[in-house]
Amino acid sequence: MAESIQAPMLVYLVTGGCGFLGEHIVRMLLEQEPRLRELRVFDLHLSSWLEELKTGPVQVTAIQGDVTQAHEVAAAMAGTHVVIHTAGLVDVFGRASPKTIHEVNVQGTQNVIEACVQTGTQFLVYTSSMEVVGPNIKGHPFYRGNEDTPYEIVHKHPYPCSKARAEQLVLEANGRKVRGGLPLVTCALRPTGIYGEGHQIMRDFYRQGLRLRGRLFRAIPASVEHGRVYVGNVAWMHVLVARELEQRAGLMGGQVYFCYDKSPYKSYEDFNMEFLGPCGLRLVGTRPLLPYWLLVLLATLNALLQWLLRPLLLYTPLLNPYTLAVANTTFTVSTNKAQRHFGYKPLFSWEESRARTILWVQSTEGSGQ
Ligand SMILES: NC(=O)C1=CN([C@@H]2O[C@H](COP(=O)(O)OP(=O)(O)OC[C@H]3O[C@@H](n4cnc5c(N)ncnc54)[C@H](O)[C@@H]3O)[C@@H](O)[C@H]2O)C=CC1
Ligand SMILES: C[C@@H](CO)CCC[C@@H](C)[C@H]1CC[C@H]2[C@@H]3[C@H](O)CC4=CC(=O)CC[C@]4(C)[C@H]3CC[C@]12C
Repeated sequence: MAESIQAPMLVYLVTGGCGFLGEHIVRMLLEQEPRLRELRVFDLHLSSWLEELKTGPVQVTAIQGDVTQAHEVAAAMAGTHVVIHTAGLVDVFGRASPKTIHEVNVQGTQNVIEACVQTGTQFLVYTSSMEVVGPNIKGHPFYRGNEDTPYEIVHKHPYPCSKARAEQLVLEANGRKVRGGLPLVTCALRPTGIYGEGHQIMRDFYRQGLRLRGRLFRAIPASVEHGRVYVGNVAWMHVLVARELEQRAGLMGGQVYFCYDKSPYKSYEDFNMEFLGPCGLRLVGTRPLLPYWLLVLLATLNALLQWLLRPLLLYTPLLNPYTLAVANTTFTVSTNKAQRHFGYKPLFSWEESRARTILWVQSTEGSGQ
């Protein structure tokens, strides 16, 4: 993408552009990509906030579509230079069937790749996940690991299985010839647990705390560390990768990058308290209030109930054997690969990320957001 002093000329497409992360990517592109002529936002469900973006200098085109439908993806992608593929089914609670998760995350990604080839879109940035690596079901800690740290990857759950397969497809597609004969350049970003404005699980914990008269109860030992990353920095890394892929295709093509920033390493619950604390909640207990074996029993009971009730209703509690294992296993990333390869530095400091998230949590109170 040669630097241009003339009219902006690039056409980008963001799949899943109305989701939690997708919205931040869309807004970040409009702020930080001066060469943008048109931004296509492709999502199964279009959001009303898209309307307000249509009055700016960049043409914003909302496309209601389904990544599992190859023809819809190809039609939306015709004439685009870059696709940021963020659409996905994020489900570790049993809300969707394994088949649906596979269709959206794996078949959907295959459709995006084939559409690149068919339409001549040369640059593909894929939102993968740390879950592609772990935590594994054996509970092995991944402590301050980087992209090259050896780790026993063992997947059973449909979500990480689907993200791992989709990431593999994206990386294998690097170098394929697209329409016009140029090689496809692909790259995958692996965020750790994302937080920030729009994070639904954070909002749910907040509401639960309000219901429990300002209290949440510790279930996970404070010593279990989780890597978390602010959504604005994840969006920024996507924008930067998309911008640099052409100039650094040889270095970045076919690569994976953990998505990181300077958010502190803490347990899942202690990290959430960084935001929920200033909103008036308190975490009760310096140690877990229930013994671990009891949590395992409750999680197993939840899984059993989910299975038994499935013909009648969807029972999808937060606690299940998988979420308990993830929450209870240290998984932290320490790397500078993105900085070395394409000059990534977090755009938002920890203080700013924290302040923005607190403001958002406060604004959700009683707002029905
Ligand atoms: N939330 C997190 O902590 C993390 C998320 N990720 C990945 O980031 C991506 C975005 O996740 P979130 O923003 O958290 O989820 P989200 O559920 O808020 O956003 C996903 C978007 O994809 C859209 N979508 C789902 N199925 C679709 C389909 N068949 N066709 C078209 N659009 C479809 C949804 O409507 C939604 O707008 C996902 O690929 C996820 O795997 C990776 C690491 C961590
Ligand atoms: C035991 C409960 C007591 O309070 C806490 C349960 C918390 C869990 C619901 C979350 C703990 C870790 C989260 C996951 C992690 O951040 C990694 C993820 C990456 C993704 O790509 C998708 C989301 C998730 C799997 C995330 C989901 C929620 C947790 C399991």
